[in-house]
Amino acid sequence: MAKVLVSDSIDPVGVEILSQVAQVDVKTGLSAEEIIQIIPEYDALMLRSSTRVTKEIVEAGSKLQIIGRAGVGVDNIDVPAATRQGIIVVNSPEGNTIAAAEHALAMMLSLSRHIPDANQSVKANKWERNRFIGTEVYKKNLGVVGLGKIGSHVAAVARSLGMKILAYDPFISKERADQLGCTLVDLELLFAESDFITLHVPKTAETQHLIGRETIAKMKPTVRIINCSRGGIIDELALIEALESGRIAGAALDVFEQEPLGESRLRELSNVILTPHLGASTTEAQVNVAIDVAEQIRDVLLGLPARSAVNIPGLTPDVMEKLRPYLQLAETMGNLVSQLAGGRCDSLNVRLQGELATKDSQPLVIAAIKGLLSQALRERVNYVNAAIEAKERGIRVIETRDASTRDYSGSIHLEANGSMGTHSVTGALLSTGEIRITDLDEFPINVPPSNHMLFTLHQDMPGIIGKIGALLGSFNVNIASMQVGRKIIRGDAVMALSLDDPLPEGLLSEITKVPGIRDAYTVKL
Ligand SMILES: NC(=O)c1ccc[n+]([C@@H]2O[C@H](COP(=O)([O-])OP(=O)(O)OC[C@H]3O[C@@H](n4cnc5c(N)ncnc54)[C@H](O)[C@@H]3O)[C@@H](O)[C@H]2O)c1
Ligand SMILES: O=C(O)CC[C@@H](O)C(=O)O
Repeated sequence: MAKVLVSDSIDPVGVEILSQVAQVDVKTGLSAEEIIQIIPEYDALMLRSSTRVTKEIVEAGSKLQIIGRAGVGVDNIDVPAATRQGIIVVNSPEGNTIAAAEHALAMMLSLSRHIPDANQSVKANKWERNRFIGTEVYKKNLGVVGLGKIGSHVAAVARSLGMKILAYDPFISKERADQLGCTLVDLELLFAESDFITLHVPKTAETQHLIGRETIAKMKPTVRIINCSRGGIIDELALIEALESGRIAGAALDVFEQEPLGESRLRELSNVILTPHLGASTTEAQVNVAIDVAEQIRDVLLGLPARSAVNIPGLTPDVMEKLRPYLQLAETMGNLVSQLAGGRCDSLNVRLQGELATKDSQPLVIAAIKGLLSQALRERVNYVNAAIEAKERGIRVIETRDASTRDYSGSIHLEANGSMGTHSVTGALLSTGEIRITDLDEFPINVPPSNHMLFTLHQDMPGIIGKIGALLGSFNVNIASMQVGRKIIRGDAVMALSLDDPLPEGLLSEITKVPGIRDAYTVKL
């Protein structure tokens, strides 16, 4: 039975789902060293934001197939290391959107009305009505940095509070911003005009210290900043200085450069509200993300695709549904052409034809590469690492698309150059979904792939088929089907044979000695 390690606390519903297919060990609070010790025995790892999945942990996870992040941000996982190891990384892109957006809004309102301090004051038996004069958010400018899932929900609710939304997001169109009732502006204007600024961007090289000394200098002295996205997007030292000097009015932070927050002057400031990374901490969100991620882990352990993999290019559920029958075709053709070309390929041309000549069909290129590398890497190559492995092996992959159709509505043509020269194959699907090899080295054929295959390039002349049949018979090899393809009578031709048995040693060289045979190849599919 598969084994799953759950290294942060997740909703029990997630454990229930995983238990349908695996032994589940919930072990929270482990150090990196402790995880490295035990991870080799696990097929899957599920976590939230407390576990840091380092390169060392990934590399120690020799059986790991999938790492599931019960939440959005995967910045606590070394995704490139996982990709290299062929480990799928999945997340829950939407499970905690509402929770995080509501937390940001709660932070904004708490800041504007001094709720945390007022609460403490009353609990300390005081009645300080004059000390806690607030500001209204009505008719104020809210600067939303990052108009994705969370940012858009914050914007929608804030609009209903009567706020004007200034949004900055270089990847969002003006039409989308208009739809959301937001004014798309540049960062300079957002910083200069906003009364509240809320951050909803991922942590990237571009967003690291997006708010720092220089940018704070451009803001209103009355501005209040809210960060419920990621620590490090605000330069904490610069923020502390601005809050201490009164350069800005306040800040509310749910995320920090170091988590848990260590020694910090932030704790001493009265114009700051701090929460311990609670954005996703609602009952509803925790159920959502646990179900979302546990289901994906369960599916992958059952050999099914994951719906929110962050490191498998283009394999969204819709695309997957459409391409599913062709993925096996592309992989089989890749495997076939690599064996014909003799392995050690330095180039692979992938031509997607007919209805496959669309942008969405990119996963078929990955499937073809996976097939091409499968002889060399066996189960080590998968949809996650195929492209990287090809690049590292110096295989040049060229994709072309040709929308014209011939006999089949969609077909895949591959040409590879390897130690045995350049060879090409074309494959298509029958309406029943069965695979057909329809072309070999530009010769038309029509054969199903089978476990043991023999291909010859020979001169089209009387008796040659009989000689090959007799030779195979003398070695007790049974022929399941046979086809010859040629372009002109008595010119060059190819023969494709499906065999019930593998070719015994020495037989291939006997075949190549038959007069008229120019070349012969055995293939195992
Ligand atoms: N505090 C929490 O507990 C909590 C919970 C959930 C999500 N988060 C974090 O909130 C953030 C937003 O999550 P989401 O689900 O809305 O993500 P999302 O991907 O839907 O939206 C992010 C948006 O940021 C934009 N963006 C990227 N780079 C940008 C840049 N340099 N400048 C401006 N915009 C940029 C993107 O175009 C996108 O629209 C993430 O960092 C996520 O990890 C935190
Ligand atoms: O697991 C959590 O509580 C935090 C999740 C949040 O930061 C996320 O990125 O989804």
